[in-house]
Amino acid sequence: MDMIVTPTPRLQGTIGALSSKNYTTRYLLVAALAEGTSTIHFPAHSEDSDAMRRCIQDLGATLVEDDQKAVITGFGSHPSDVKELNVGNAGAVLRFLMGIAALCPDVTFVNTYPDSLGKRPHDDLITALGQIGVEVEHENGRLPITIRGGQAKGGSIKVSGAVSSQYLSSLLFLTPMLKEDSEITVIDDLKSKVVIGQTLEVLEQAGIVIHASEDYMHFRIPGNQVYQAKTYTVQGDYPGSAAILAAASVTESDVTVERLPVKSKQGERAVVDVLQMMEVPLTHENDIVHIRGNGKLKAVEFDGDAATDAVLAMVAAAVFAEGTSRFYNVENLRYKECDRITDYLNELRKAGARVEEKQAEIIVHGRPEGVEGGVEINAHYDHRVIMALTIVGLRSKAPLRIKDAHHVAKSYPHFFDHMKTLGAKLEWV
Ligand SMILES: O=C(O)C1=C[C@@H](OP(=O)(O)O)[C@@H](O)[C@H](O)C1
Ligand SMILES: C=C(OP(=O)(O)O)C(=O)O
Repeated sequence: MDMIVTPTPRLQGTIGALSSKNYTTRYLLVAALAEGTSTIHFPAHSEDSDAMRRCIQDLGATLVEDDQKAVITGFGSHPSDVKELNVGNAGAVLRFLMGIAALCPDVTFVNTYPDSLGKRPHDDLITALGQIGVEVEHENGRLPITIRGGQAKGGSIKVSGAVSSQYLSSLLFLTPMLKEDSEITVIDDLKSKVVIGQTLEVLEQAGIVIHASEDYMHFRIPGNQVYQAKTYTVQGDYPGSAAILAAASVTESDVTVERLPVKSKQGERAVVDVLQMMEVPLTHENDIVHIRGNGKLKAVEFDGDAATDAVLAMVAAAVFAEGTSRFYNVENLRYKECDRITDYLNELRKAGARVEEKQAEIIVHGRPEGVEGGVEINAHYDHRVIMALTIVGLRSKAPLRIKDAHHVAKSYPHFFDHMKTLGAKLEWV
């Protein structure tokens, strides 16, 4: 389905932030790995979190859910002998479960999104798993992937973090359950380093001990550990909310987003600071962000790796800023649902934005006067491209038609409902 975004000069209202995708996938996983029954309050509901729900059940967890909570009885370190898992288009879910599949005799991850997740690389994780005796069959590092585990004992692992932090997270979830102690050294670089903080926070909550160096490049993991059944509460999601906050910043607005903790390990929390640097009038108190936008923004320079999933929304805001903005250290955006540099900038250019790319950088020459719009946007199966182009459509001169905008449901199925609540003129066709 396509979405027509009609220029909307004013947004007003209050919404509750969606629940965090990254915390939900992690809590579902550690609950499944526990022996006993865990409760997760306010888990996210989206295609990605549903993919984790589906797969942990296939692996033997039981899940009972109502409006407010998910109650999960785990399979501990003994997953069912499942033959096939379908993670949909969820990169983190795939990578985390590739690690856990090392406990299964023979499981194949199928390729249901050949033009999105099907193109993303997993070589660095495959290499790392090989070092602890896990046999992996794959198509040039891509899906479909078959993992023949059962033999993994732990030991010394070197993993590259140059493409994604998810490979390291995957090993951090797996290694505590192995018979022997493990040592993980991150080689090359570690992108999205802040996300590792969320992994370690959740592991600690689940009773797992990991000795991490301060720079997260070296880890000692005692083996034979048991995940404990616990009660968790999921906080609001900054990456998804970044799109709402950016939309409020490019319009005349009076918008409040609740449930965004002032203190959070989510790197995308930085969107609040970046919008403040752009001189957007906002306050952030008691976990509530309140924007009284006047449509005026100043250009900004930002190390995007600190807030990887909010960069596209910030770039969309910068499209209307006075001056030239620069988002650097963002090469790994190229390895997400689409190439979030080349593909995204092509769509922005179609809409009339003035943007340039380097291998690891997005440069935006702001157009405070607005952009032309009046074109069809290819969503490239990417929820964050869809949200970002919606922001741009609000301040285009003519409507934008975003093709296949239903893919927004990967992380934020209620995004368009929330935008309509705030007054955005949107129509599904
Ligand atoms: O660990 C996670 O849950 C995630 C890590 C990040 O990926 P990279 O480490 O590949 O940047 C992020 O973009 C993704 O949405 C979720
Ligand atoms: C990149 C993302 O997710 P994943 O890597 O889990 O597919 C995202 O949510 O923007």
